[in-house]
Amino acid sequence: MPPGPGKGGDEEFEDLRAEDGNAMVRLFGEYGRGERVRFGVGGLASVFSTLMELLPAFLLGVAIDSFLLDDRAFRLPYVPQAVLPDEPMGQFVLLASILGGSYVMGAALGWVNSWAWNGFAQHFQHAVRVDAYDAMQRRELSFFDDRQTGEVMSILNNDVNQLEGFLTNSLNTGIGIVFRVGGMGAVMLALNWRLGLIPAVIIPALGYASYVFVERIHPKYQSVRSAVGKLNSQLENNLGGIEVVKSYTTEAAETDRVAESSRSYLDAQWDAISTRILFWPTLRLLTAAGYMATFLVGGYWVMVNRGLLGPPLPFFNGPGLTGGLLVTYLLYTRRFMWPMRQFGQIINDYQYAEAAGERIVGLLDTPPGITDADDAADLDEVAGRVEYDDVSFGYQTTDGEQEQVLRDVSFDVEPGEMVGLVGPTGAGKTTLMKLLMRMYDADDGAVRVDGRDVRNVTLRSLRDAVGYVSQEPYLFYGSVRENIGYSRPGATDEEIVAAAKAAGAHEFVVDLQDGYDTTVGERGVKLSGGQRQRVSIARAVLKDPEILILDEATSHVDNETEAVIQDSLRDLVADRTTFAIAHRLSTVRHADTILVLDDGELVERGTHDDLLARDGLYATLWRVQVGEVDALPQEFLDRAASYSPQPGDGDD
Ligand SMILES: Nc1ncnc2c1ncn2[C@@H]1O[C@H](COP(=O)(O)OP(=O)(O)OP(=O)(O)O)[C@@H](O)[C@H]1O
Repeated sequence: MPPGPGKGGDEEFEDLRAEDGNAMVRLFGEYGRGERVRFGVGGLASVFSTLMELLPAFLLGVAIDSFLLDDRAFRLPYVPQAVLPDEPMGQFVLLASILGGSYVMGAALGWVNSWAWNGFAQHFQHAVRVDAYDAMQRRELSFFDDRQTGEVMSILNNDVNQLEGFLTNSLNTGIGIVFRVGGMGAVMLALNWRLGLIPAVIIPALGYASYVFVERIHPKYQSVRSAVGKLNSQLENNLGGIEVVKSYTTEAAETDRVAESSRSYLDAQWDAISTRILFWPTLRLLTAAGYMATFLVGGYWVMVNRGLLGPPLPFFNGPGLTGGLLVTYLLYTRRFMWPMRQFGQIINDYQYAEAAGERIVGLLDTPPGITDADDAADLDEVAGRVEYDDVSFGYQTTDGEQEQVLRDVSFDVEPGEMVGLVGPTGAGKTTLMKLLMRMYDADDGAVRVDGRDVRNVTLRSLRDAVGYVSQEPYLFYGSVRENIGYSRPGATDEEIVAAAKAAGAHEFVVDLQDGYDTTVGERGVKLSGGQRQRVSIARAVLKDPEILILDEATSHVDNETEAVIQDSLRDLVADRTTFAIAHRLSTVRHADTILVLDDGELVERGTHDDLLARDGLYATLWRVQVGEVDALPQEFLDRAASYSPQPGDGDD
């Protein structure tokens, strides 16, 4: 029972947990319905293949009594005596045939069971995973802000796999246990209820021991998992930062830290192992006790029955016990141990599956925070007028507080205008643009496109109208062609090349090993920051949106390349509303309007010349950039120093 993947994470996503009802029942009702046939066939096959397993020991008992000891006449339950052969040879052949038949049937039913049951679990899981992914993808951006990618993945992977593990193995085994152990117990009680009392005691005792064991070992496995997790993240961190480790010659200290984590893992494992190795001997002892009791009581009874010990004690009256029956009992008793060993684990697996199910149901049932209003209409024929009306916004921090990022920002932009957005780092420029795409909703005030509040138009039509090139563009694993074409499925090669040319990407793309077919993104060819930006600009250009947002889109390219891109973008931005966020002020020098944002407030607005004449923040920033002043005013430096990066910084 190793600490397999997918068993952790109970404590994560507490907020996602479905509050009411039984999640497994709900998932079963919704996703199991389509799989009824597989479920039914698998379940029935499991029951009958289990019953086939009970036959051999029973037949052996019949054979011993009829052929070896001659204690009982040849009889089979539910079979009329008239149809049974009279001759011992015929009886023997019949028994052997039933025995052989039961093995063949058992194997065939086992196969049917695995086929149907695995099919059920896989299809169930597939449907749940796809729906969970879809529900997750629809969640608002802030859902992802507060979580690490790995955490989000854990629902789609671990939790869904947890369900699969439970459905494929535990549920099936559980049904098997009920019928195998229950069947054996019932047969024993029916054949001789007095001797049947022993399994009636020993089966619950084994089940209880198994449950107690799992309850004890469970927290120990959790500790092992968390120790593995810590060790892994430490190794990952160290390997990722190997350059830093080497350059600061901290190898010895890092080895010590890894040794410490490894030691914690060893201790946690040893603790779990110490408990685990007690389990099996305990079950063996309990089973042996049942076996011994059956042997002693049954043996005594058989001897009385055969007249070897005189009259029976008071309890041992009733029909006598034959040697063959005793053998059947003894064989059954030994077989309790294996299935009952799994009993506690199944209960435990159910608890895990239920917890995983609750998170999945929570995810499926929570409506996205940002979604179309009931009466949302499409934004048609977009002209590109943008209006911010007293907009305030703050991010929700993980501890539930709100951090104010934008305060009462108001401005209008006419269709086709080029707007430069400048200001110190952390001033809120990216955030301001994210409100335009409705990645977040303003807390106060309104953002309007063509006079319509973005909250009253459909998300799809709004985002279709906006092209966004982010600071750190993301390239998917795939070819350059696919990455550019992502914004417009079905775009022709000519259109893709034209977009790449406009973005200044064509020249370097054709120089790549396979040109537009070169694989990029994670595990692909590594492009430089500037090259990624240009592919990303090409992607936005291809989309041909009415409103274009360039968020530091050329920050990673050199001045010459930027000039080339600017030149080729000139036509592009001419007939659409464009917002260009830039630290390098020369980028936005020729903008129709420059908005200067400082600490969440719009402090200046005008053309480059207006703002220089005004001699405010913009003029100061400009002079620093052209080298006219050596240092920024002290007040500005103090504020920059006090700016502390927040989670989410840099990933916009
Ligand atoms: N997803 C987020 N969750 C919480 N806080 C955020 C998030 N994104 C940004 N912030 C915070 O909001 C503030 C404004 O960030 P924003 O990225 O809008 O600034 P910016 O002006 O674009 O900065 P830069 O020029 O460095 O890109 C910063 O204090 C930042 O830490």
